[in-house]
Amino acid sequence: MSNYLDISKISIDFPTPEGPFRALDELSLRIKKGEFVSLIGHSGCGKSTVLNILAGLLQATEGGVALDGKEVNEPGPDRAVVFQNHSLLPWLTAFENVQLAVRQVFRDSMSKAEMRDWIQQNLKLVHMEHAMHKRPDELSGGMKQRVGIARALAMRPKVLLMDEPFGALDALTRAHMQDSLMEIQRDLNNTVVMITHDVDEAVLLSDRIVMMTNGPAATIGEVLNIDLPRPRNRVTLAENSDYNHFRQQVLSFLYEKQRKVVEIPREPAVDEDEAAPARGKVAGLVDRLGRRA
Ligand SMILES: Nc1ncnc2c1ncn2[C@@H]1O[C@H](COP(=O)(O)OP(=O)(O)OP(=O)(O)O)[C@@H](O)[C@H]1O
Repeated sequence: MSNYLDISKISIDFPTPEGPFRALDELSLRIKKGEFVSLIGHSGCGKSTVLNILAGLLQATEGGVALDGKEVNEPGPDRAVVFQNHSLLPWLTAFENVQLAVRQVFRDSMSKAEMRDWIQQNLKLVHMEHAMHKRPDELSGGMKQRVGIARALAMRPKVLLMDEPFGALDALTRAHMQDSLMEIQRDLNNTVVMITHDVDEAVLLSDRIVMMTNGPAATIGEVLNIDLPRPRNRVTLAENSDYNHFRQQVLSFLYEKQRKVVEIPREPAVDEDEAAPARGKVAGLVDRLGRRA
């Protein structure tokens, strides 16, 4: 496997009224074709910024990105993005939503009949062929997200970029979607970069977990190779000592090495002594949640 997606020393400064804000600092990562990489890190560390640079929606201030030897400067169909909130057009059916993307990419290379077959094939891949003529408001959250994934896959992108794709789903639907994604990944061998806040999800799905330091000037803290055999089964993995070791390493990075102190906004009118217990309580809660995760 050769390097496919090359992220080379990217830094980004956002303009703010107080001057430039350096969100990312010299972040480098090489991803191989067919690799599944998760980005994990505390809220606000810069995960979406990295993904937006890969998508070509944002430009790095310094450094750059190359995909299959070609510099990434703007959005393109070789990089499909799946967001948390399945951005389907509400007035179009599931079929028509996928069709829109397919037309954009294959207008000149597929006949109408080929396009129809291709759309159906991709909806079938995410187990949505039975509901392909329904509109988004007739679909559940998980079904909408399946259509979003079918739409992205149907573009046959070189890289699938996923920004917390299952973050808005209930735990059971989320587990089904993770299993579907592993199945698709096994069949298609996509190159995937996925943002997640879920440690179990990251370990279950990834070949590598990239753990980011807290911002500002965030970068990569550690990279964990998840060399668990595939296909992976969540039930048997729960008892697997390697799985638990990987999980532990991510938790330790997030809640010990990069432990985030959550500040409580100060109310100037409140007496210092009155505010102190409340601040202590929330800080303790955040700490406990962190240790329990
Ligand atoms: N357009 C912008 N202008 C100024 N600052 C920005 C802009 N976009 C992002 N930032 C800042 O850059 C940092 C990284 O933001 P980003 O959204 O990438 O974080 P994240 O890790 O994806 O967060 P979350 O997990 O909460 O989605 C944050 O401090 C954010 O406030």
